Amino acid sequence: MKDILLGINVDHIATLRQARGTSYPDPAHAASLAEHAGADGITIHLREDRRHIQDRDVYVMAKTIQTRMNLEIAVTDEMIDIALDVKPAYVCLVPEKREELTTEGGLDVVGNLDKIKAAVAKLIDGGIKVSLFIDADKAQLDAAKACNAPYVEIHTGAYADAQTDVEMSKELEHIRQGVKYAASLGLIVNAGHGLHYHNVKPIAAMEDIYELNIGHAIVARAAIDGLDKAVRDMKRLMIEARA
Ligand SMILES: CC(=O)[C@@H](O)[C@H](O)COP(=O)(O)O
Ligand SMILES: NCC(=O)COP(=O)(O)O
Repeated sequence: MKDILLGINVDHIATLRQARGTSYPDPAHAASLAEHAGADGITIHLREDRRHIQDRDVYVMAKTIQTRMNLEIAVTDEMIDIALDVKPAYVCLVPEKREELTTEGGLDVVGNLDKIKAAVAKLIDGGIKVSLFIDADKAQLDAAKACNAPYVEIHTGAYADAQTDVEMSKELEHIRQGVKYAASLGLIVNAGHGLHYHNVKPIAAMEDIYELNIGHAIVARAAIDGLDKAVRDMKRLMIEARA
């Protein structure tokens, strides 16, 4: 079986920085550590409201990322211009609502076919590989194909949010059928959103998935795993100050 790739989303390193307006922690630093640990790519979402990743991060990481940048953006002229200027390896077009806590559902490609097709064409002309972040629905997958997007990223949020085993199995089957259908259309299939250490395996087992993009759960685990050393380092400094 072919290896599955892991793209690390470092948005929430930036969330922590933005919470205090400090210069740390730097998502570019986190991206470099993630690459050192084996990440196959780095995902960042430049939201229109700039709640986490900033323009500066995109430009810095365009220079420092050694694997490949997957830049998630809304389908707006401003974002497409930034992408064409930065020229990341990949752009993933995502839906965006200012008031949402996180991305809710996939892009409505069916309802915005002309707009998305034009955006895909512009980005491809700019030498960028384009992916569409969509739900595992046949109609959306057909529309993604009609837009000439070579990649899709299947939104796994409903699976991740499922409250019961029955609901989870239903969402998993929906994703499984969608992934198969996307592959049958010749699309390269990524997946992500809300994946964590307890729900990733059934998704990672799907042979037609090329790459998973995971962020929040990995950043959360890193914070917990790193806490012991962080406390010891601070205490040592304080004790040294009185030595
Ligand atoms: C578009 C998407 O899949 C999201 O996972 C996003 O990249 C994460 O960013 P937020 O946490 O700001 O929703
Ligand atoms: N596109 C999904 C992504 O980049 C990571 O989402 P999450 O793991 O932070 O929910």
